[in-house]
Amino acid sequence: MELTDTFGRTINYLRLSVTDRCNMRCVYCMPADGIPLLTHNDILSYEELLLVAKTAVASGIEKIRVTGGEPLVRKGIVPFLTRLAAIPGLRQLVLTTNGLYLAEMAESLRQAGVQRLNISLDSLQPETFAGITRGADLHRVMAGIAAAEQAGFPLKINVVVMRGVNDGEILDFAAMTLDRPLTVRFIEYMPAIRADNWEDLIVPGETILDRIGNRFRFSPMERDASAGPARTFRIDGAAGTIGVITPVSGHFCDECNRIRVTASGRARSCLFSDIGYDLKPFLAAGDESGLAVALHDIVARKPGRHSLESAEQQHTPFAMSAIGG
Ligand SMILES: Nc1nc2c(ncn2[C@@H]2O[C@H](COP(=O)(O)OP(=O)(O)OP(=O)(O)O)[C@@H](O)[C@H]2O)c(=O)[nH]1
Ligand SMILES: C[S@@+](CC[C@H](N)C(=O)[O-])C[C@H]1O[C@@H](n2cnc3c(N)ncnc32)[C@H](O)[C@@H]1O
Ligand code: SF4
Ligand code: SF4
Repeated sequence: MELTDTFGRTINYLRLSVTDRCNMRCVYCMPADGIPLLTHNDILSYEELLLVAKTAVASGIEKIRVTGGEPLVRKGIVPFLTRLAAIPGLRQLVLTTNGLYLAEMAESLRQAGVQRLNISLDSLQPETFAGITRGADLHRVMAGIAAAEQAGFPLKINVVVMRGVNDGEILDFAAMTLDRPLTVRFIEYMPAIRADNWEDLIVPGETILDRIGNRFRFSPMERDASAGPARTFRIDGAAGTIGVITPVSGHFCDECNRIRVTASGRARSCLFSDIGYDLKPFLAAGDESGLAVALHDIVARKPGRHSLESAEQQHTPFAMSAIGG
């Protein structure tokens, strides 16, 4: 079975958020005083999340990315991932994490059947890192990355670039790929919470590439299925690759292949659209066919693209941690 939207895009990727809680408070993701958190009753149980995943796979989803909040803070996540990985027809199980718990958990995630990890890391300087994350310890994340490499995971490092905050480190991040087979992806800051100065914070993908080009020679990689929303390049002779994700300056909506389900059981058609569908009534009734209809409906109502540039059609500000990025 295949899920196709009204713009002819095949939807085969589900971003499944398992919690809205997090052990960091990144400045670009949530307000300083955090967000109102879901109660235990509001959050989908693992059984419910599995039912969503099974129904989605039966409807045409081939790749599930587990996200959050921070997915590794939820108790029982490893046995849940083991069950998720066993869903017949699921081709890829991948996870996005801030890396704080990876030193302890990387090996068991590998055993559970997670195939790839994307790790968020916005600075290589302990003080800047603590500033961006509002207090997290860079050394723990670096130890987590080392453990994930040791466990044999293919890794992508996600760097949200912010002018005047961490854009001075672009070359240091690019240099990480010289002798390590990982991918570093530079992401344009997205105005999810609509901070007052959001436009000033954005460093366009082209500027990022220009700065790297002033120091290194690099060439584009052929696009492959694992590139996701990134354009990827390799610095001459490097072991790894670099990428840019440009949701704001050069949106990739034409190739969008994804839907989202939040930890509270809301299916979302697009990161920047308020169109959603509450899946909880179907989950409470164990109604698989109703759930399948709801997923088809959310695909059918998927907008062609975001309207971040439009002054009239502004999204309701949201914390990325409540959706999963
Ligand atoms: N605007 C927009 N941004 C997205 C979308 N999907 C992911 N992102 C952003 O891209 C960055 C990287 O997201 P990841 O969680 O690593 O997922 P991914 O890029 O799909 O991962 P791959 O499967 O490895 O390509 C984050 O900042 C996300 O918020 C999307 O559909 N639209
Ligand atoms: C919401 S987090 C959830 C997973 C995990 N806690 C983490 O940080 O990797 C998923 C992704 O969204 C990205 N993200 C959050 N807010 C963003 C923003 N305003 N602009 C760009 N990316 C953002 C993060 O950098 C991360 O890569
Ligand atoms: S980006 Fe990830 S690690 Fe940072 S606050 Fe948001 S959910 Fe937490
Ligand atoms: S902004 Fe919406 S349509 Fe565009 S890539 Fe993201 S989820 Fe897809």
